[in-house]
Amino acid sequence: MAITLGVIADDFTGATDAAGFLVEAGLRTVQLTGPAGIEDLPDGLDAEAVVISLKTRSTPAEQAVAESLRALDALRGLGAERILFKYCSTFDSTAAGNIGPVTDALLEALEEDVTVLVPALPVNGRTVRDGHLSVHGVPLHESGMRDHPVTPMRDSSLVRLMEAQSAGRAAVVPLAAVDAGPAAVAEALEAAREAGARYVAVDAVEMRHLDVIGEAVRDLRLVTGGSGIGSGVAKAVLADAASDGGEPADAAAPSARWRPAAGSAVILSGSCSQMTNRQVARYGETAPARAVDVDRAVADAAQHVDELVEWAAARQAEGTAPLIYATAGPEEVEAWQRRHGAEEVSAAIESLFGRIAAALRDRGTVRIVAAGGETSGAVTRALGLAAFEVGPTIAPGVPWTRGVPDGIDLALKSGNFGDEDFFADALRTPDLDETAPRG
Ligand SMILES: Nc1ncnc2c1ncn2[C@@H]1O[C@H](COP(=O)(O)OP(=O)(O)OP(=O)(O)O)[C@@H](O)[C@H]1O
Ligand SMILES: O=C(O)[C@@H](O)C(=O)CO
Repeated sequence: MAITLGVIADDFTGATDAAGFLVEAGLRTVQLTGPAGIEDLPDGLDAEAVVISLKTRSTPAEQAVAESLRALDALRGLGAERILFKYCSTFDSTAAGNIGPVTDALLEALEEDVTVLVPALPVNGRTVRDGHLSVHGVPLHESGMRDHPVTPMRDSSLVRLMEAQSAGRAAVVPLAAVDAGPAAVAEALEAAREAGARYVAVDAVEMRHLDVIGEAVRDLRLVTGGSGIGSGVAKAVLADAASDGGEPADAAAPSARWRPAAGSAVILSGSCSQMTNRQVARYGETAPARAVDVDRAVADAAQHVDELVEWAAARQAEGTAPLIYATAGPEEVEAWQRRHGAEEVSAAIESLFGRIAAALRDRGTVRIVAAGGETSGAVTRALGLAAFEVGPTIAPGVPWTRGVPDGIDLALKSGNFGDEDFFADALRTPDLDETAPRG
């Protein structure tokens, strides 16, 4: 298997988000839960892009760098010529910031001296204008990200955020250049590089801007940003392949080839984003929903897991898809963090969800919807899945994925993605596959 594009994603929902956009653009894509997953790939699995999910968004810079470099080695081992470092469309990482250090390490390893910063994902309301990131028109530092339990964001300027956490200087390519087309962007990038910039934030307020940027950065071996620029890069890669006489984009992309399995399902929600709070409230109006007891998740996890698993299995036996959630509003989250310590409470809840997922899988659950990047990372790792195929999209940035060769189906939802009815929509996927592998 020789791939063209390698993606290093700093969390699991971010990885499926990126993989979904690559598939939609037409690239055959496989997602791995870490660099070691490569060893477990079945023979003959064909892919043009490989996305490696890490869980480094909230880890210290040193660890994020080491893991990202390991992922880079694995991707280069598969032949990847182009690398996308995928971080969140809200540009969040640790308080000290690890996007800068990881970008610096990747630039050095790839012997490059400049890259772009393109977090924009307009289809989900993330836009960048004059180098400032907004979420649905609200500056990042005034959006729900201000109160994120793990990675709160208190600035919206990509230049300030990046310079504070990296070794070099940052610059901006404004919207006017993007509107003028790929050649203008490439020219502005080169001018910024000559003026000493190492990271260039490129404005984008519509999805079509990401296609322009994708074309403009053809010669960069390293691109950084959200899933939207992944789509732009994928389209440019395919256009290059076509002009070299390669095959056109795969018309029967994986999203058209398989459907999620029919059978028992569960929703596990550890995201505390504003949207997830609304989704949890909405789903609970018509379906069984049970809150995690956070004190017990910290102090009495084994027994609490057993209780929650019994409860969920009983609801599944009644023919419903239960929701188990730790999702809470900012004041409640803050209160739990004061009581138990922020890292302790996050780790306890993540571990609880991982154990619940594994136990329910063992009892026949075939579909899991997980909300939250950290939560999804914990669930995926607890299930011991090394690789996924990417399937049909439920909402922008959230595809179904299936463990390969015959694993469980997972929908890993980024905190703020999907609309209020997302959970019901995910489970109602109109034509579930009655013959698909079970668990
Ligand atoms: N009630 C709670 N109190 C404190 N922390 C919580 C609570 N519920 C969940 N958490 C923790 O908050 C974190 C939420 O992060 P997660 O990445 O899962 O969601 P998110 O940030 O909304 O999603 P994304 O990263 O995809 O945007 C997790 O570490 C989770 O364990
Ligand atoms: O880019 C995004 O917003 C998402 O893919 C994500 O990374 C949230 O965890």
